[in-house]
Amino acid sequence: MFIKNIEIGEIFIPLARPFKTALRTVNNVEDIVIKIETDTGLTGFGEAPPTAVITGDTKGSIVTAVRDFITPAIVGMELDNLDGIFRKLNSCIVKNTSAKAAVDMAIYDLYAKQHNTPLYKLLGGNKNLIETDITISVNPIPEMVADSLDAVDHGFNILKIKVGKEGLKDVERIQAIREAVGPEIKIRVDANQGWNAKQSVQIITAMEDKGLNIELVEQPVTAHDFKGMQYVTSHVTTPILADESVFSAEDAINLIQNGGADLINIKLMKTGGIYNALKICDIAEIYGVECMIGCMLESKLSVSAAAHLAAAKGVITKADLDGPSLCKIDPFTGGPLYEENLIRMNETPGIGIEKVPGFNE
Ligand SMILES: C[C@H](N)C(=O)N[C@@H](CCC(=O)O)C(=O)O
Ligand SMILES: [Mg+2]
Repeated sequence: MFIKNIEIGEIFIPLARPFKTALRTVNNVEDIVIKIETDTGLTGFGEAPPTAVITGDTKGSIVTAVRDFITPAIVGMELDNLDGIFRKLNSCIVKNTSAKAAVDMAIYDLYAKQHNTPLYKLLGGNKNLIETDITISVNPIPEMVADSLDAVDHGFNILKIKVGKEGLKDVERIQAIREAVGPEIKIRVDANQGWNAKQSVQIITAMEDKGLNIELVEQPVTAHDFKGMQYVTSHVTTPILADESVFSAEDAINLIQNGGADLINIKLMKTGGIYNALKICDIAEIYGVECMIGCMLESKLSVSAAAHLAAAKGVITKADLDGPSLCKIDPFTGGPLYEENLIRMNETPGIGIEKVPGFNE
């Protein structure tokens, strides 16, 4: 069975509410989707969001990378030569990790379908239920408190609070939310690179002194500031999670060996897909570091690919896979079940998504 062609489409899904971080505000999911077909008619699907402020990828660059570089490199290759396909995918163009991720997940989708197995079982089959957090956008404090209470009402036990735009005021934000939701709810804080190293230590220490019981703080400083990550990690007791600082296996090794983080957030859109994400899982396992699986502003297709990886690997102990919960509608058929805070894997072969809008059957 060989790869016959790659079709490119686009999806548009309005968000239930604007998504706001220290880096950007977004109102809709507007992602590139791809369909890979084999000579036997088997199809695999993938999705790539244009998260320009984090990965550098735009809709135009994703389409160009898939159409002009990846397609000529892998069309005609035998699906059984999985390793050869991924080596070609990763060497035919540098960077462009979101385009690579879309193609990588479609190949894994096909491979698992060919073997009539759900992808998570093929990759390791560690668990079939995942608990995700939900993101609370950065807004005025009363709005964030109301959003947090609403999320808890809807069954979420873990909140990921976006901060990083107003320095020390973030302590008030988290204090107000903690007082409103009570002690049982887990609170994660994501600064999206919004603080500097000294400011981070001041803010996180203030949260510790107030007993706000923060589970972890994600990416306090600029992505390339590995020394800053190391400074923060060594000066606070709250665990520090590296997100934008870790795209590749090399980043993970550098950061871990230099004490630049306690935890690593793996996202398929940063690694270029599951093939490279598995390398980070192995590195983390070797060093005894736990991982979170995260997502960009993505819909159910690519988030489900990430869910399969999370379900497969024991080293992935935390999930930020709330993309589908942030969308107003679910335009897909099939896939894992999203039940508020729980993602339940099922027995459908591949990733499980059976119909993707924009492609004819
Ligand atoms: C959507 C997810 N909860 C999230 O916050 N992901 C990113 C930001 C993604 C984006 O801007 O699209 C993160 O920083 O963890
Ligand atoms: Mg983050």
